[in-house]
Amino acid sequence: MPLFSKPLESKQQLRIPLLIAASVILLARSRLAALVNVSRVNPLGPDKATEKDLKNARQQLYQDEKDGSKTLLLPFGGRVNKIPIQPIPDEVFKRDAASFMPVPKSHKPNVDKLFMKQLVAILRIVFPSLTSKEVGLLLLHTFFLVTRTVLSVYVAHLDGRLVRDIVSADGKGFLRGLGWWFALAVPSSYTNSMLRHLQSKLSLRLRTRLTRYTHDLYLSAAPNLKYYRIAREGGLEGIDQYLTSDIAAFCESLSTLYGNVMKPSLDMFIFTIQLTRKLGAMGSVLLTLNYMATASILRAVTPAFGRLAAVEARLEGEYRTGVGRIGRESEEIAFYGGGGREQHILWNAYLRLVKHINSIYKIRVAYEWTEDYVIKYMWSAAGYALISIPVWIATKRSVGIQAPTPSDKPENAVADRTENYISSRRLLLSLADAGGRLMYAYKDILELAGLTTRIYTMLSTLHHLQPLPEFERDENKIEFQQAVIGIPKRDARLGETALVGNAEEGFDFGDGSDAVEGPHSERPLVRDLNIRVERGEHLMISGPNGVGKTAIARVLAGLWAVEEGKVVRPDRGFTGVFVVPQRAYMVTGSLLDQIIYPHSYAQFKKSGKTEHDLIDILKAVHLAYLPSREGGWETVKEWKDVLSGGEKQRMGMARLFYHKPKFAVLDECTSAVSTDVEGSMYQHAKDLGITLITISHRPTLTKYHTRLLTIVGDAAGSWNLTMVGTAEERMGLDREILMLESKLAEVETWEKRVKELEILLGAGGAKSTKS
Ligand SMILES: Nc1ncnc2c1ncn2[C@@H]1O[C@H](COP(=O)(O)OP(=O)(O)OP(=O)(O)O)[C@@H](O)[C@H]1O
Repeated sequence: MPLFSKPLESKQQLRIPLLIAASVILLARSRLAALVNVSRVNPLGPDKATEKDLKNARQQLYQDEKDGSKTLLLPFGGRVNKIPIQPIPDEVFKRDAASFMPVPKSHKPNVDKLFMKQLVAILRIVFPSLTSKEVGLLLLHTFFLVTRTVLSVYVAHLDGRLVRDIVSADGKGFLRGLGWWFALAVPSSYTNSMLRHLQSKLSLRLRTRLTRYTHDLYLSAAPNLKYYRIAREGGLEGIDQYLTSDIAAFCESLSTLYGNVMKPSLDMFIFTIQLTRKLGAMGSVLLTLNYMATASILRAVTPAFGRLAAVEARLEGEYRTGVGRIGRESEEIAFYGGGGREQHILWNAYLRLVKHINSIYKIRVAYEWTEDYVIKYMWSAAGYALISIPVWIATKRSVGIQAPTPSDKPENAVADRTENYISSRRLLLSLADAGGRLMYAYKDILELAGLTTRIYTMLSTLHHLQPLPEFERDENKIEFQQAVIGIPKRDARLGETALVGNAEEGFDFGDGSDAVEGPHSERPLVRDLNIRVERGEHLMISGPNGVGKTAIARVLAGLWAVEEGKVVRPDRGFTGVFVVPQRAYMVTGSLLDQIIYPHSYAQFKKSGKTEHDLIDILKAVHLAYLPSREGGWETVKEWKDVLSGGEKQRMGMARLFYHKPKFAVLDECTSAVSTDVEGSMYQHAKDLGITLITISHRPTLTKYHTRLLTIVGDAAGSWNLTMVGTAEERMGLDREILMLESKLAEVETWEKRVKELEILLGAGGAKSTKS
């Protein structure tokens, strides 16, 4: 029965105004909300923050809440936006770890069971509950997808109706149809823009979820310290690429894919129903055959887009890491004049990426050619054949189409047939379009499989990187008992899949056996270390380069575990063991932030310390001139570049004096500071009651310590411990005794000589008198 014919019109007429009314409400919802909220709006204007509030928010960054959550203060658009951040509970991570079992090294990203498992595991993170905002957005998105398909069906029917009115020269009907056309255009265009908007919004929300989850895992405190261990022990290189581009690309791909699969699937379902009504049983069978033929042709020619996408992301990461390294080390490179060399290295990474992308393009040409041929031309031809079936059949039987409207005039019959042809054709074109998009979506699914593998690999590595073993705590001493210290080994189960090569040269899926396994290093750096440092004793560690002095500091800081034996130490942190490394790290932020790091401004305020105290600290490290030179405490600069090497190291010592821990591990942290300032800083640290464990080659520092630990650097990992004060004193006394004895031994000689001289003088005097 042709649509918009008299009996249907009343139903249609009821439905369409309802649809339009719903659209108008949707369109005007923000205005309506404003009307409702009018009583709540500040009559003096928008609630803008004062300059002081903004400054405070910039300094403070976040507020600690009583329930353990944090409120981020985000100055934006003249207001201070307060964003509550609930920490992800440990139970959630523990529960999720089981869903993120390490990927087998030989895994090839593809649309298979493993892909579904990986995707579901990630989906549980981005859609944490059925009541989450993300699910709400998805439902709204689905609503608009359905609306668009329903509207398309109406448009197809209206299209047919308009042509029918033209063919039958029904002016009134034509004008009425045109009126509906414009009315339908309002919700249709609104739906389209809402779809795009919701898709982008969903993608951003998914990204935020995934980023927060990953950050919470990645920047985990001791004993996890995954940000420090993920590359070396977890075997995951270029984490920045995973955290930034890969997460963004995955979320974009996921949200786009939902629309790209849902919409054409829905279209195909609804259009197929509509069409089969017109085409009858035979038409439906032919339509199904057409779908099956297309699917099998395209499946046969589809390349491994998943693997291609995964390799592309990895190569992109390598290039990105190269660019980042040059930015970070620009000064050193410039000193060496290494620009040319770096350019070659960077160019090499870029060319590998481009070569791979180019080969993807080449592979795509053949695929897209087949796809276009099948979808555009095969489907259209099939479509024409299908539409014409009822016409041929009807021509033989009577004038009209599948369900001919009883018409008293032959021109009405022609008009009916035209209407049906036009709406069927439009439906069929939409169907072909939907089919095409669904096939394209298959390629997108394959690409999503590649990105899913990358995100899954990152998350499984983060989840399964074992926490460092617990150590025994004692707030007043540091002790090594039979400790064996060696370089931590990589966990061979974790890290990237062994996917190397590129699209042109082919992929090589190693079994990951090249990864070093086992908890122990072949040759420990230090073996059977036994030492105990009580508060007030000061230990100096020395030895040749590369023997493992910093390795001891890493163990003390809880960055490395000992291979054997036991370590007793206070809690790591501001009050227990505080490590000052050789390369002073400068944090993004103000001058004040540099001193109080890793404290936040809020913690600084809470500590009761004042800017006056900070000036005293700066005086102790001979940097009191900095606040006035740099324009005050709040000045934000790239401190890494602004401060000299020595200034940065002194800033590191300023941090130590700010936090005043019980124990300080000073790892060559004053190597660029002049000896006089260095000495006064060491003395100041001791005066503050800080116990020093110093790694240094400078003999001038020995006098600030009571014992000296020397790492020999032999294959056996030997070491020896001597008392500094006593040895020196003994040496000094020995020297004095030797000196005095040697002087006493000379006394006889001197007395003899004096006598000789007197005799000589006496004899000479007589001679001269005589003459
Ligand atoms: N992440 C790592 N991977 C591989 N080897 C490492 C790693 N970290 C340290 N090493 C090796 O461990 C050894 C000891 O390093 P460590 O930094 O402790 O030396 P060091 O005694 O402090 O030397 P220096 O006086 O030059 O600072 C070195 O041979 C170094 O190459």
